[in-house]
Amino acid sequence: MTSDPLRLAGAAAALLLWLALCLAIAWVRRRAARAEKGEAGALLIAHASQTGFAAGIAQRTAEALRDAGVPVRLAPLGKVDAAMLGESRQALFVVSTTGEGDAPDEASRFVRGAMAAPGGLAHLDYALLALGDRSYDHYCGFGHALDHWLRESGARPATDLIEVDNGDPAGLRQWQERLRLFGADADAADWLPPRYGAWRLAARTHLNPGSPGGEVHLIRLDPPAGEAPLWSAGAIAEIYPGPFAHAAEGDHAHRAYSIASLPADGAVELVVRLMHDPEGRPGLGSGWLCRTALAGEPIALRLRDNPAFAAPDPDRPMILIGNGTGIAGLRAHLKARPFGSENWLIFGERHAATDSLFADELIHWTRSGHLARLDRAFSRDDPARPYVQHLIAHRADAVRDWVANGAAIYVCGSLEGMAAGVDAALTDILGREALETLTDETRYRRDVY
Ligand SMILES: Cc1cc2nc3c(=O)[nH]c(=O)nc-3n(C[C@H](O)[C@H](O)[C@H](O)COP(=O)(O)O)c2cc1C
Repeated sequence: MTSDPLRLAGAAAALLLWLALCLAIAWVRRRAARAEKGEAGALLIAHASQTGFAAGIAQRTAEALRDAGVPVRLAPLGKVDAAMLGESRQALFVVSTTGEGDAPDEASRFVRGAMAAPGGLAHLDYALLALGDRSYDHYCGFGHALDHWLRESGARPATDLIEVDNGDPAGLRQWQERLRLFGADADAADWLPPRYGAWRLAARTHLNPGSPGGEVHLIRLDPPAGEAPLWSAGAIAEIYPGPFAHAAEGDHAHRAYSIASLPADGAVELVVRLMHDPEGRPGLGSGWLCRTALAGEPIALRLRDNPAFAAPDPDRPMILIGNGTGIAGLRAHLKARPFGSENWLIFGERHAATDSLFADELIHWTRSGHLARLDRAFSRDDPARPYVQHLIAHRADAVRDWVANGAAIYVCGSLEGMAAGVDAALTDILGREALETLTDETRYRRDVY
């Protein structure tokens, strides 16, 4: 112990300063936490995402603002209601468009509720990021519809709506800059898309030889050397369709595929149908994976979570519905379902003889009880042209029973024909309101394309 009064005073001052600092930090944290609970008007960040991209950008937006000390509240648009909008002074909307100019499923409650009539939002300043793809007729259709409603409701745009075409980095940079209007740091680094890893084409298996339909291949990709990447059922692989060395420049051109395997399989497996353009040339993405890439070739791949197609509660029964390459996302879910879970697969293709994708696995799962029910519709084997929606209609009572027992319904495959037909069949069986409730409870989820 020192008896020097000067040193004692110095130590006391340092202690006081430290205490003051602790108190200040605690106060700032408490204020931010209180604001995030909505008590003191946190900045609202709402996302509407079908395949996970908008959700990811909303997450990054939230981090950029939190890093600058701005209290934020992040929520899917479907969880936003009039009260939440009423107590927010500022809001950011990150929304994609799906279907033909439609809102993502996770926004449907908001579209039916809040957006049914103009709201009183004169107190609200907002900015809106609309994600879309110019190759669709209704480019950023839902983003524009939401923007229109916000203006009609009296909300004030702090900046013009920003459109992002197919993940274009220039549009994202613009959005990132505009976040300064809401308190984000001016000198934050540009958001870069996640880097591609150099995966390896380990195997390519033709799954439907002899089929009159397009070739379907199982593409097995081994992780980059020394890495053991993790992903969950429902996740998506983004692939640059060309030599790995070119991937960094060609970021814009990636293709997205539902992953058909789990990390425990040791590889990403994709189910890819070889597509052709009107001149008969192989499609860019599918041609690369099914034809051009050589065995052992490095493949530029990055993983993306898709919260909108994440696994249901393991205790819930699950009805999985899909057609064609849509089996990919359903297979990952079936692999992830725990022992003893209740699962029902309804799958459609053309011919039983050539298009029974993963037949061995499905039979094995049926024998072991992992699949409590397996129903397959082979449309070209039967003059009645049965599709999955017809199977659903024929088994209406069982569908009702499963749903009454808490089942979640997952749909993966083509939007045209299948997803719309399934939606109509489920509406017939369960009623529109019940299906809307299932959507709101995330018990009806879709990964369709
Ligand atoms: C089945 C499907 C339908 C789509 N329809 C549209 C559309 O009508 N208009 C549009 O601008 N973009 C459309 N897109 C593109 C998406 O909006 C775009 O890929 C967006 O980045 C997806 O964001 P998300 O992952 O958050 O849903 C569609 C994409 C898919 C897969």
